[in-house]
Amino acid sequence: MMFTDELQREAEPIINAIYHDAFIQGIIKGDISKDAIRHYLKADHLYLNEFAKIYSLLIAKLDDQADIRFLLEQIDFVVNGEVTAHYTMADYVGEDYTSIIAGGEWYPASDHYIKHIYYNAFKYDDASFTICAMAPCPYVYQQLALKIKENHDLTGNPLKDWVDFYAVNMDELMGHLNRWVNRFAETTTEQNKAILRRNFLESCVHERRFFAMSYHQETWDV
Ligand SMILES: Cc1ncc(CO)c(N)n1
Repeated sequence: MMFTDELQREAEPIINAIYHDAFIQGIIKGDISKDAIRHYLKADHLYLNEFAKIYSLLIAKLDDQADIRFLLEQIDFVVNGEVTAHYTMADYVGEDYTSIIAGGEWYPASDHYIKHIYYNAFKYDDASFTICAMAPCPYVYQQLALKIKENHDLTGNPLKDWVDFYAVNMDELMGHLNRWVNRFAETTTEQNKAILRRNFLESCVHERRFFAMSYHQETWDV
């Protein structure tokens, strides 16, 4: 079993929990509160901006041209592609996307998640540590989307396109990230592998908290 297969198996209970939490259940029912979606979009717009910037930090750690090209494509996807999923949610809210995201902040859970990834990018020379903290971003969404589609016919659901976006767009990205991490895991120490594992699982928990934060519209009490 490859190292990333182990990580993904260990992440399964967390993903199941996210699936049963109120945010995803609200997506499935198609009746999630517009305030929850607004808060999610405000937070996620900023989160994805940071995600793109962190990819750019990783480019500086790489020599292989194919790896660099891959990260450049990912930056383009995060900045220009993923906004499509956000537009589906803005349509659901019934307001202009730019007005919805205005005034957003790094709310508590997204703040913690973003800083978890930055910490790894600055602390470790090898990009794999950061990649392990970032991989749950596409992985958790892909798994949730596939699970939703397996269990539910979303015909007529106003958020169907959001689910479909993540059900189809993540395969190539996950393949690349997995190969990358497995290559590093094969040659590194058990101690480093423990950090990689922890980074991946903590980010899965961050994904859960990000949805809960949006659902409850958590902000900083300052
Ligand atoms: C917080 C978060 N995690 C994952 C994704 C999927 O890319 C996203 N858009 N936002």
